[in-house]
Amino acid sequence: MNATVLKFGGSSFRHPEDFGRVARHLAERLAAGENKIVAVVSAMSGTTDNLKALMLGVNKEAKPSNLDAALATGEMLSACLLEAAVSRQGIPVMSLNGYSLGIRTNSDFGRASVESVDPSSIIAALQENDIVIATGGQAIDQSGRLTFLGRNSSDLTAIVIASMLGENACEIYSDVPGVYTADPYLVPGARLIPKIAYGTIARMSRYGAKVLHHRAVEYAEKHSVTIACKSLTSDGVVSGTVVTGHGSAPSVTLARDAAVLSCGSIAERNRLRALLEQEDISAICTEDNRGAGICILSDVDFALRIVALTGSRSVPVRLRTAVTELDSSKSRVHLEDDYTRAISRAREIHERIYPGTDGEPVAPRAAKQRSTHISMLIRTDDASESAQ
Ligand SMILES: Nc1ncnc2c1ncn2[C@@H]1O[C@H](COP(=O)(O)OP(=O)(O)O)[C@@H](O)[C@H]1O
Ligand SMILES: N[C@@H](CC(=O)OP(=O)(O)O)C(=O)O
Repeated sequence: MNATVLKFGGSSFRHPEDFGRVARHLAERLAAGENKIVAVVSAMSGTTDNLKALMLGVNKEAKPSNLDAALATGEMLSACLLEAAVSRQGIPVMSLNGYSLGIRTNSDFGRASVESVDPSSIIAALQENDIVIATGGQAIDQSGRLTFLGRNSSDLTAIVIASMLGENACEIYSDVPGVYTADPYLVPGARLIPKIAYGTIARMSRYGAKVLHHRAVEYAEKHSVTIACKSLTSDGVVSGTVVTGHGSAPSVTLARDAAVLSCGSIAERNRLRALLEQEDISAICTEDNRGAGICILSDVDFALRIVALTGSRSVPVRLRTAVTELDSSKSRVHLEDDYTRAISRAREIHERIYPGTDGEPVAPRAAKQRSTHISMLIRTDDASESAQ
């Protein structure tokens, strides 16, 4: 069955009236001749963090499966609200959540991996309705328990659904129209990249460019799904970036809350690095006055749990912001304790790569202050080095 798959992230749902705005857009798409629509939704902005804090406030050692089930309720609520808004337009609609989407994962709670898909429930829902709303970032394991696919993983759900329905494209809506050479809210003059290769944005995402989730991009490449990044504004839809087979640009990324662990020895560091790599977690090696360390850039909670399970003597030292300069051949990572300072560094690097683009950010965000500033010599994945 022919269906258009769209994903609306938490940045599209900051206020209750945003559900009506998205519903009107979906109605217009049907009126313009689209056959059927699947809309994948994320939890409203800030909800997942609030749910996590709420759970950990009740039990800071809540079981991962318990936490996953709690986090899933954020997307479930968004799906209900969008279903209500669409049905108000008089359009036949129903919503499906992790229990009924037909996506099965392993039981790696906190960051489960897709193992199998069965499109029959979505197809059945589409036969009865013009619009199906799907909750992002959740599925069930082989024994039917809810699993969470990881932070920001609604993109992955959208791509998986597009692929399981045999569609070769998926639209991802966000508060930015596409992929920029740096976070446009933080770095003045960041430039929109109109076409970007899967590998390039996947790498940017692994280093903190959260506009697209790296596992979603990798799944899209494997299953030949083109990603169109867009933004729904008061003036209509703005199309920014298409993710396909080619396109590249040097970029600067920021990963806030990267976890730096001190390792007892280089051998221990290498052991942990291999373990994290095996779990598809992005990590880099660090050297400072504390000796060999490892910096975890993605899936931090999940990674720390894996490290703890090994009984490793490594301990999380502190959370830092990783500022990475990326181009086709190398990546240079700078770690900063102070977030404001990290932003300044990202701006300096961007200005050096793209001279004359300095100015005011489009929408400055409050920069959370961190303690001391520390800058170190970092060895990155591809062994390029940067002394600061
Ligand atoms: N290189 C980049 N290009 C575009 N946006 C970026 C980049 N790096 C980080 N971002 C951030 O990604 C955000 C969009 O991703 P996200 O917050 O996950 O959206 P959504 O909630 O819609 O999924 C933007 O608001 C922007 O701050
Ligand atoms: N629950 C997810 C939702 C998600 O994917 O968010 P977004 O689409 O806003 O990046 C999270 O916040 O981690």
